[in-house]
Amino acid sequence: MTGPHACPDATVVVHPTRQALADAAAARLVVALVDALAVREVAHVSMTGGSMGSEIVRSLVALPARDAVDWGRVHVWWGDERYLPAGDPDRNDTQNDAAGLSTLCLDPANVHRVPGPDATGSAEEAAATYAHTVRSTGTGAFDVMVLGVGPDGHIASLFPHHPAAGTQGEIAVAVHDSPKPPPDRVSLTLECLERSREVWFLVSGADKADAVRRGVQGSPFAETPAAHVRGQERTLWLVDHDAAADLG
Ligand SMILES: O=C1O[C@H](COP(=O)(O)O)[C@@H](O)[C@H](O)[C@H]1O
Repeated sequence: MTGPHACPDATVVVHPTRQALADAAAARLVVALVDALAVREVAHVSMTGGSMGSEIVRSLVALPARDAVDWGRVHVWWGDERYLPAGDPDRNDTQNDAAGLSTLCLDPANVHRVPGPDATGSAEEAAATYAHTVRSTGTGAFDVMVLGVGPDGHIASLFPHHPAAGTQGEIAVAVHDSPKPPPDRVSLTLECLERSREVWFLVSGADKADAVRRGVQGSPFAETPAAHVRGQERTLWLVDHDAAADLG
């Protein structure tokens, strides 16, 4: 976890534009969920916040093929959440809802939100509650873990050189003093992110090109957490042309 680690087992798919990337990722998600539901009673997808989180949801709800998914059997999670009250516009789940997530025919009982300060006394308590939900739902593995990547190489709320990023033996962790606002957050740990059949990094924009290069070609965990997450069956870097600029 500490040394540079190239990513020979990951597949990089480059799309011409951010819109093409979001549309292709949404179509890929529909196929992945249909396939998962063909062999299991329920499917688990973990969504992301940030710029690409809303983009993929917007593309998903605009896609006629979304109706091929039995959404009532899909569990939705988030890889991280900003520790803010329910409905706060800066929360990842609020932004996904605003992008149209709430228009899918999901069972609200299967939409697993990280509690905020309106429901818990601290980010630690929220992390413990969320971890308990992961355990009690019997989530053996997420079918798809969708992750955005920050320009600094962070994934979920696991930031470079931040002590919370290296948490071991836990499912979720409280993050304080986040370098990106808001300062208090809850994140799945690296160990938990890797309990995923497929991990998809969704990255757009020239400001992320160096993070993509480090993530794909290798970089110490402390510098680039994104370089160290693998799916059990597949790891995909789904990027646009600008984000791929430094890959050569
Ligand atoms: O704060 C966050 O940032 C990352 C990346 O966001 P982006 O806007 O740079 O794409 C995101 O993946 C994470 O869920 C979010 O909490």
